Amino acid sequence: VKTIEGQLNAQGVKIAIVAARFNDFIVDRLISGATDYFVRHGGSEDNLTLVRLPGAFELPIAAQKLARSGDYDGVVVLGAVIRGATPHFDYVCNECAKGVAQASMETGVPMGFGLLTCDSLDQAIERAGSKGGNKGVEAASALLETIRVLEQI
Ligand SMILES: O=c1[nH]c(NC[C@H](O)[C@H](O)[C@H](O)CO)c([N+](=O)[O-])c(=O)[nH]1
Repeated sequence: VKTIEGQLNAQGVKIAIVAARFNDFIVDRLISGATDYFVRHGGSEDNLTLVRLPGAFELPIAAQKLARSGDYDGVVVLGAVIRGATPHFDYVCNECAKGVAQASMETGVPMGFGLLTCDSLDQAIERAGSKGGNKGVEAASALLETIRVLEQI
């Protein structure tokens, strides 16, 4: 059986991070997590581009344009949507998820989906670097592994 798996080695990998400013108190922790993960797995800060957008709804269009540029091996998408704070929670989350998936498929560029969709600020805090882990780290790790798998196919 031939098995294709990705090594978590970021050397030479060029990624962009698109991150929402909305709930920046949370998103900032996701950015730190993703950046720290990338660098500690051999990535260079020179190969890391950070793009800030107003909110989750704007993330897909930026991810698409970065992917289309051909300058990046992958894109990490970071944001935090908190249900209690917004009446249109489902639309923002669904459109962001659909948009990122579409941008990734259309361009063939892998994207790590690090959008927190929480019912409360407490839940978001738990998943932004406390007892629930860090969604930014998870998204960066998933992206790196996928980049390494795709290059072998
Ligand atoms: O990233 C977020 N954007 C949110 N809304 C803004 C949206 O993403 C767009 O920026 C806005 O609709 C303008 O296009 C949020 N809420 O509405 O609560 C949220 O929790 N998180």
